[in-house]
Amino acid sequence: MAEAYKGIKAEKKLLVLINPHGGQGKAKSIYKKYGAPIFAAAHCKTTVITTTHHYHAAQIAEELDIDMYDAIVCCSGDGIPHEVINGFAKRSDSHRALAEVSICQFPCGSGNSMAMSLNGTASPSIAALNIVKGMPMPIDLMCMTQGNQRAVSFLSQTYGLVADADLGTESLRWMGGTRFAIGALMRALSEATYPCELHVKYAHETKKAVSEHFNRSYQSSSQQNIQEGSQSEYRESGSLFKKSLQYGSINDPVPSDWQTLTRNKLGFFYVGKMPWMASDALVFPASLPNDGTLDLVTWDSTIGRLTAIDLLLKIEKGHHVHSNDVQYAKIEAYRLIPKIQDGYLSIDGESFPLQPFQVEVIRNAACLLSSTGSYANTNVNL
Ligand SMILES: Nc1ncnc2c1ncn2[C@@H]1O[C@H](COP(=O)(O)OP(=O)(O)OP(=O)(O)O)[C@@H](O)[C@H]1O
Repeated sequence: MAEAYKGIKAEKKLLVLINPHGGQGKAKSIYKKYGAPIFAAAHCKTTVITTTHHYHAAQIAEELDIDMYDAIVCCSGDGIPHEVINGFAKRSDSHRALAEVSICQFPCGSGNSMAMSLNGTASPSIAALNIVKGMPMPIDLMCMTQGNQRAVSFLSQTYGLVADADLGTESLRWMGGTRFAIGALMRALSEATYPCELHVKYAHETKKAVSEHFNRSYQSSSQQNIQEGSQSEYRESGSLFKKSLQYGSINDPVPSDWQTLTRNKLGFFYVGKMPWMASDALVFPASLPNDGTLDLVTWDSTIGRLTAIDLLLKIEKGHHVHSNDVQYAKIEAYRLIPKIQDGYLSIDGESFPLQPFQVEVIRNAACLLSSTGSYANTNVNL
């Protein structure tokens, strides 16, 4: 036993949250079949709660006795991890909650980005094994300000084609995953344009610089993450929701060392902090868990409808990044001011008002469970 769990916490105490609507209503049975037996065999102590309403998971996280658990297992898509992180972020001891209770996904939703990015597969059994045998791996979070509101994002922000294809097709939910493909295809065919003003604090501006950074950091950061575990850098006391931000909020002037880009012909805008945005969408192949940067992928609608469709098809394997029409950078913060009235803004797949917003990275602010200390190898050379 001691040999099998060298350096790893055995018999973890798990709070299991099941979204009964996740995975088209199958989350409960997926957990019973593939999750519960593995956790029982590993002598994990589980407390199971079925969520009863939107934002229930956030309320649970906000009120949780964090000393009772090593990890929260979200049997869901990406919506429940988003809620748990925001629930933790609101607490007055949010730094401790986020550093000491790992957030895990047992994939049961339509978007299973966290499990996919950690394990390279959306298999529930592999995710359960990784939870049993995983060590805390620090990850960066993103803090978003909009008006006087604040939200924490662990996965992505998107405006334009992807947000419209996802949130603008809710009425087609009966179609399952096909609705997103149809939504994206329709927008690419119509050469939909999403003008905006973008202010960016670059970390690595060109694909060459992104590639060099990734190749330098992937192996070394994995080893470091395994060694240091949950010794996260973000150790400030007080609530992450009240933390003073390095670059201020959307209501402050744009910092003078940021670059301003007027993107009147923007077609695609995606910022992410994990490589996979869905099991068939490797949008950010150079994403790293805690390098203090966000990955930014954009292209203009002027590339034409056929090129846009070709790029959308290539996203499955991450090969869109090879196109000269695609910009891929690593950034520390940005501000986006939309120049359209109607449309969608998606934060971790959740709908937010389409209004100006600003995002900055918060380094090493939360923990996932990983057995390798990094995300799955994406096998894409930029
Ligand atoms: N009992 C419930 N009733 C209604 N909504 C719920 C309930 N429990 C959770 N939710 C909401 O369901 C949403 C979807 O969560 P989930 O994490 O499963 O993401 P998803 O990938 O969008 O999943 P899917 O598309 O398969 O439903 C979240 O916004 C969450 O607040």
